[in-house]
Amino acid sequence: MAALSLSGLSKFYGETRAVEDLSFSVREGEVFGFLGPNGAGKTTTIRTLLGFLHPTAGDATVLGVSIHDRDALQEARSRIGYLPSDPSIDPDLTGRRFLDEQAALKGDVRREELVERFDVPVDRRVGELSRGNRQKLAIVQAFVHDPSLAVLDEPTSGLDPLLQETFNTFLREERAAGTTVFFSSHVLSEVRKVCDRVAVVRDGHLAALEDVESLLSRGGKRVRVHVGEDVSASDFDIEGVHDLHVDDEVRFTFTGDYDDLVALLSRFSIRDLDVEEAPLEDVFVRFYGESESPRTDATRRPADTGGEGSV
Ligand SMILES: Nc1ncnc2c1ncn2[C@@H]1O[C@H](COP(=O)(O)OP(=O)(O)OP(=O)(O)O)[C@@H](O)[C@H]1O
Repeated sequence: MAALSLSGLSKFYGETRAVEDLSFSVREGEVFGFLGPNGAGKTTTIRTLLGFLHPTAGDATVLGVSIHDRDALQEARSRIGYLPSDPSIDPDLTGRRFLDEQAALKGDVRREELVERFDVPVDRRVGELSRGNRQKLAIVQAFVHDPSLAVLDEPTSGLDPLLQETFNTFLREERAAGTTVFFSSHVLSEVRKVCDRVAVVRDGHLAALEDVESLLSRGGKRVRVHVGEDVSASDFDIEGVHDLHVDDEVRFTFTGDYDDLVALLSRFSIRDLDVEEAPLEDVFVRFYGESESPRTDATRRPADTGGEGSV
């Protein structure tokens, strides 16, 4: 049985299309990335899957339960951990009190272990916590009842790089323990570290569904190099060089063979060099063309939410 399965799922807010005709499945036990730029429709999809929004068309199953079956979905939520993109926790509660409330709703078999693991200052009021500490508390609540499916909406926002690494290690362990993780992000470099497969959503449509390695190999690297010699564009005319700019420094995206790149660079005296993953937007533009005209959040308004209770 798939942990999640979407079939022609669409959600419109009035005239505004958030997502349209999404179909894909997440296998049990995989860490699945749901990747897309801001406004692509990730949060809407997640909230529709969890029953907080009513789909405009299509169906989906979550742990085998149709999202149209409200009672069964409600029951299934006890096996789901949900981390919202913007967790709103009563600022007057201490972390401990908040977790007590969560425990009453869904249990807390993993509370001690997780509080210690993420080093959450549970005796302080939530309103006094830094963004990172609030996010750690929200992560703990998502896993506290040992769910079989974790649905995480931009889980690493607010975490510093060290904590992101802690979180990534934690996710890998969850996968080894058999938990299914559905993980939204707009950062390819983040998703690549933990996910097996990714669905790429763009302008509300599924643009790609592939394993991470294949997406990355097509994405390429962004190279910025400063050399001692005078150079021109023709010096960098090798296979795999795209979007070349030559001025004080040389910048390009590279999708070719790394040995060729190293051989090319070895001809110059390198003063400075940066090689980083191509940003997601570049990958999109190269493989899927320009985006439709961007929709602004000016169109965002409170709509038919079914109330975002704890899961
Ligand atoms: N309540 C709403 N009413 C009207 N339009 C909305 C509402 N919520 C979202 N939208 C619109 O639906 C589209 C998808 O938004 P959504 O928040 O699902 O995207 P996202 O991929 O999660 O974005 P982000 O990464 O910025 O959170 C956007 O155009 C957004 O403006």
